Amino acid sequence: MLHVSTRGEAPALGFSDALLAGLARDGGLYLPKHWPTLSPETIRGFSGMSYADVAKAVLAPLVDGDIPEADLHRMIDEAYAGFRHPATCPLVQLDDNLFVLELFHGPTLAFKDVAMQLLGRLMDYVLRTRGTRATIVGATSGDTGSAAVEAFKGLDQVDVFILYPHGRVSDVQRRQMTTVASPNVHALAIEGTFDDCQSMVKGMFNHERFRDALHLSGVNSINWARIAAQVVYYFTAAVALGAPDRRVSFSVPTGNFGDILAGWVAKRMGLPIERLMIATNANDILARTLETGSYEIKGVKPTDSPSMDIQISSNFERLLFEAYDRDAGAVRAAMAGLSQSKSFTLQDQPLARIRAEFSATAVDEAGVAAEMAESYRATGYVLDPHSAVGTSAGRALLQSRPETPVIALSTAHPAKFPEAVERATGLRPPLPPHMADLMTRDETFTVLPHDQKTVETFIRDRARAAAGVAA
Ligand SMILES: Cc1ncc(COP(=O)(O)O)c(C=O)c1O
Ligand SMILES: N[C@@H](CCOP(=O)(O)O)C(=O)O
Repeated sequence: MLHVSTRGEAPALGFSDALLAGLARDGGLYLPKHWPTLSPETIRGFSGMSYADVAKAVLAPLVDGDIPEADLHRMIDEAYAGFRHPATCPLVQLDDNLFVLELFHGPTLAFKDVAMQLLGRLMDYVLRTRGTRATIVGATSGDTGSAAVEAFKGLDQVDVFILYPHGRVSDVQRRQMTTVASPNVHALAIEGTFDDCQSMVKGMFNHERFRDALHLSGVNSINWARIAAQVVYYFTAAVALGAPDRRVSFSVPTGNFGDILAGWVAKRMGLPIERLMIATNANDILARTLETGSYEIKGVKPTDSPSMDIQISSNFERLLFEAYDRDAGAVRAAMAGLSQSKSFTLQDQPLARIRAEFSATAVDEAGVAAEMAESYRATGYVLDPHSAVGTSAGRALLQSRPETPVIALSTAHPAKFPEAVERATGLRPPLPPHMADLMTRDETFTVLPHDQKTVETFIRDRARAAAGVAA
């Protein structure tokens, strides 16, 4: 299976090449050339299967033989063996027809582990097979970075540079990135926002000489393999509630649009999903876009769900590509508008296509706190602020469609955001035992300005030193 760029001007690549490429060379994002489908019988058969076995079945047509089956299966088994819950991603009932899909039982307590534990193994495997090294760059609002550090620490084939917004991630998130004493891991605190970090990472990929010299690779959800791995839990959750013989909807706390895009892919692969709810915090660009048809960047507001304090929602580009019937020219025009005037307007037909499958709700800070408080009061269930955005928007969806079960994705463990949880519920969630000493470990990080050249120079010097090349 080849993968094509949303901007139509980069070479089509197989799975392993797309995995290493990260961003396409034309600045676009890779997607499979065709969507494989799973039959209702196959989906029905997932009932009672382990998470890892469902992952093997869902990922097989996406990887499409590009990695030998036995190796892929081994890596999938290893990736999920380390999760702290026997179901890997368990489903919990919160209310009548409202369910929570817990995605935070991996090593760093956020949903990013589900994809990153596999991605780390896949990248290491492909690099070893080819006998090459890579420099991984990633932008994080807190969770991708910690999951990547955990997945890639100590690997010989890669140096990892994680850019995070200085002072805008939680203490737990920062410490997960800065206390891993591994020489191949570098935490860079950038004086700017997550969007600044993300645009610098994309700038590095678009800087051909830098990209080629360092064998740059990416771990953000611009990397198609990240999305592919996230498709799996939509299947396991929906099947647990009776799919394919019963339709379900999903409410997904959304920032960079990767997680919810994975839900859309599951639907394209044959999972009967009724609605996909884009649940945003006060950074409501996607909710405004669905309402008005105009994608307009405004300033980022810091919230209690900092991982979703995002305006430039990378994976929306993949949805645009599909909504425009894979017209790469239309995507290029929209993205040019975005970089020139910080906005673009969707045409009527693509907008109608998006509205036919997606709903959107923005939950403000008071709404998030009220949702955490009420959920705890009524059921004893402790939500983190990101997950509360999802359940709150899920309740809104249930009001209009009470008969269809809603699965809200719980994307982080409450202990990652103890202050916000304590303010709302009075309860301070403790870190799990494997992280009990996190707050007393020594930290190592470098503060750098929001300046492309300075950051590239830092990364180049460190990566060359690590590879034993004179700087
Ligand atoms: C805890 C948490 N929830 C939700 C999101 C939003 O996910 P996505 O960026 O895939 O939309 C993120 C990161 O973006 C996150 O870290
Ligand atoms: N919330 C994310 C932001 C980056 O998203 P990604 O899914 O594109 O890696 C984070 O925690 O870093």
